[in-house]
Amino acid sequence: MNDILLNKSELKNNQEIIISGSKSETNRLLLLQALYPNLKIENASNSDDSEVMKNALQSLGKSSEINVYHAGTAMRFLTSFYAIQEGLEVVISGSDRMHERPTKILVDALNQLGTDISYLKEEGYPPIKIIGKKIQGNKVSIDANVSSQYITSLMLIGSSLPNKLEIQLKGTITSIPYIKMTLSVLQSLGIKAEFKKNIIKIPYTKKLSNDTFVVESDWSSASYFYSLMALSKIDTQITLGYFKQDSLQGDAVLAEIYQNFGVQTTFIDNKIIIKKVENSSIKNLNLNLNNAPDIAQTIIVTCLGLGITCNLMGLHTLKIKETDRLQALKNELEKFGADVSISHDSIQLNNSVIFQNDPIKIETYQDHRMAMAFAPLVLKQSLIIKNAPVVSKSYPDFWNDLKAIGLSVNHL
Ligand SMILES: O=C(O)C1=C[C@@H](OP(=O)(O)O)[C@@H](O)[C@H](O)C1
Ligand SMILES: C=C(OP(=O)(O)O)C(=O)O
Repeated sequence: MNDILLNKSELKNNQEIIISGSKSETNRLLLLQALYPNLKIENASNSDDSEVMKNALQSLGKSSEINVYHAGTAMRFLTSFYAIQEGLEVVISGSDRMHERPTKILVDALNQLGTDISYLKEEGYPPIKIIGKKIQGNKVSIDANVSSQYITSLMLIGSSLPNKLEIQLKGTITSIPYIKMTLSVLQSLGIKAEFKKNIIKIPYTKKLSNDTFVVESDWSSASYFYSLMALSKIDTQITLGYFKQDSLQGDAVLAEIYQNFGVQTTFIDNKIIIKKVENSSIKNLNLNLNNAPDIAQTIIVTCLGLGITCNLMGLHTLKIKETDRLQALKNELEKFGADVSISHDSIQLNNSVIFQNDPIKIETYQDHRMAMAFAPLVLKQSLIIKNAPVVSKSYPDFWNDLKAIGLSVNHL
């Protein structure tokens, strides 16, 4: 009932899609809005993860347990926020998978600052119990190689602490563009945060000097249209709004990466036109995606569709996302006859495949990006996508938007 049959079909040319705001930017701003109520957010994300965040913040003090379901950013960002609410007692829980996603590094860092957070089931994992306190500490050091979300979480509360917060990052820093996004969001609101070498400093800031923020649309969501263009005939194009050249989102690197596949990006006003201009210029792609882990699934599926082999590296965080994405990709790509190898931080596609007439069934593992990354292969062959509503975690309109551009999307 929740599955979707995508019949092999072709895109209508010259369509336009408006993608909702970035969920990463939105969830940062929602947290900041709870600290600075005058803040106005425009073009906010309509994702489930942002709804979860909004609801959790609205029920502050009214509910003794907050369920964040699958939303990693909500889980991590709310932990710090609740921890500094004096007098609050709350449990944060999530989906079964959320209870397998580690949170110890963040909790240890917060407890160094004097917070009171404990585990209700397994040490190091949600659900956690938070007793909100006024905290005195102003220096913390944190391992930076597991998830940048822990660091963003600390950064977001920094400006509301009475002492300047100084965060020292230890080890190799992962997903750096997301830390820089947080920094830029803070700075653009007038918080004089700085990030030099491995030290982040956030000064106490009573009032924002700029209190409106326009969220750019979500580049990770745009990746699925890049993939569709890469797999289309030459001269096919689509317009996507609202995007800008000086994006805060690391996934904007898509525009550069997809040039390898013959896809050209043109920025006009606040939109992009993406166009298939030539055949792919490469037979093999080697790419380190440490800075853009969320588009790894899109890229490897594009490679499969184009018959290009690839080696994607820098992906150790994929094992602790909505599912173990490296294993999930291997399982599903092999259904097409692909030869796929994985290590703890990389995935290789070693051959090209021949597409079939019968639909291939794609399992999605409670992971929105598994569903959306495979969908563009509809240009090559029919597919059945299991548990299709999973896309609402980041992109609730995904299936409707595919229909709108001419693809055959059928609810089973
Ligand atoms: O801060 C953010 O908004 C995010 C950071 C990244 O997580 P990691 O830092 O855990 O890789 C990314 O994968 C996630 O989708 C969103
Ligand atoms: C990893 C993701 O989200 P989160 O970690 O916030 O659950 C994602 O959207 O791909």
